Amino acid sequence: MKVDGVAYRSIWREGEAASVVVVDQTLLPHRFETLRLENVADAIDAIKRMVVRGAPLIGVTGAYGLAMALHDDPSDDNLAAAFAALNAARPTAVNLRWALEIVRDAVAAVPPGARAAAAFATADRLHAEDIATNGTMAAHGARLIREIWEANGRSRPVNILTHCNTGWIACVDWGTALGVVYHAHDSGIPVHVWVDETRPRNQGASLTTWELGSHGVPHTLIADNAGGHLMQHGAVDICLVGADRVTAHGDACNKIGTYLKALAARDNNVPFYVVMPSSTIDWRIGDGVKEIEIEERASDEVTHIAGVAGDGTIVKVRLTPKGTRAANPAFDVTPARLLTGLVTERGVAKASRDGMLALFPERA
Ligand SMILES: CSC[C@@H](O)[C@@H](O)C(=O)COP(=O)(O)O
Repeated sequence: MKVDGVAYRSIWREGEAASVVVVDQTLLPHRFETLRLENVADAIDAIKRMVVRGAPLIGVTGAYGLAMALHDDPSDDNLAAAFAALNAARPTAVNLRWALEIVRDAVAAVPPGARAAAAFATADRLHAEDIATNGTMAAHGARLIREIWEANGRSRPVNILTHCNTGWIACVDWGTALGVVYHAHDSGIPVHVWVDETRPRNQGASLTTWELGSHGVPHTLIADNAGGHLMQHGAVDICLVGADRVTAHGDACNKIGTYLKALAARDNNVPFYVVMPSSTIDWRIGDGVKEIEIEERASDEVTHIAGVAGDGTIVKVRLTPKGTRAANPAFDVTPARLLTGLVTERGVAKASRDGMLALFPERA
């Protein structure tokens, strides 16, 4: 996607370099800067500090991180150590493990001297596939938006509510739920997006507004607690969110607060879709509430808030009395029964084991 007229991806490799460049998301929307990740330690740090974030992007960054580790030391021991360290950087998005396993499997039988090249080639493939997958998924999801527009006699924009940031900077390009929005908007369907601020880190307020504004998509920022009220008053036609892990039964783990939106949507008969590539499906588990590890992040993400001061510097200020204890579970699980469907690169599935297997029969 474009930033000030220049086409960017959230992560890229320059030629055959043994490093990658990423957009530093900790500075957005106040400053657009890129950062070079030179080795596996840089990749781990970028994932942990959320310089890069969003399930698909974490996966691709992990893949390049493993390639950089093998560039420095291609031994079996280092492969295992780097895999474990990268995999532990953030525990909830399964795309990380998915991508690491693909790179590990691709190099396992390769002699040490050729491992780095094989790993980078595999990471490059995952990078390219992410872009293609998101484009296909967006087209499937945009059909849902078109149906609503047609059902309303094309009389008004389709109002979409979204949570967190699921756009091109959360993936390599396009995005998941926001990819659907871009596709609908670019194909001439009038849309308006209600953007949840997404406390505590405010990915909606900082990142989604920045993305939508840059692309010219009409949107309005709302406090996280406003969604239920808007749904009660008919101001939301559809909810579109992403996911960090979807179980084989269709439970969806996503940014904290997603579950409450799904409850409100159900109470108000608003369709609620999760948009995610198949790399986000964890086929090994069924019950998301019981089985998905929810990342607990630092409490100062809740007690403090970051913003830009009058002089342009990015500052972090405390909201609470000194010493206030805060809990910070970063994700929650929305049970499959609350989801209208799952939008994937193979089409729209019912959020159930049978529904998912109908699209992915090879998993039966
Ligand atoms: C890319 S869309 C799916 C999710 O990764 C997204 O909704 C989300 O929860 C991101 O969380 P984050 O903690 O910002 O990495």
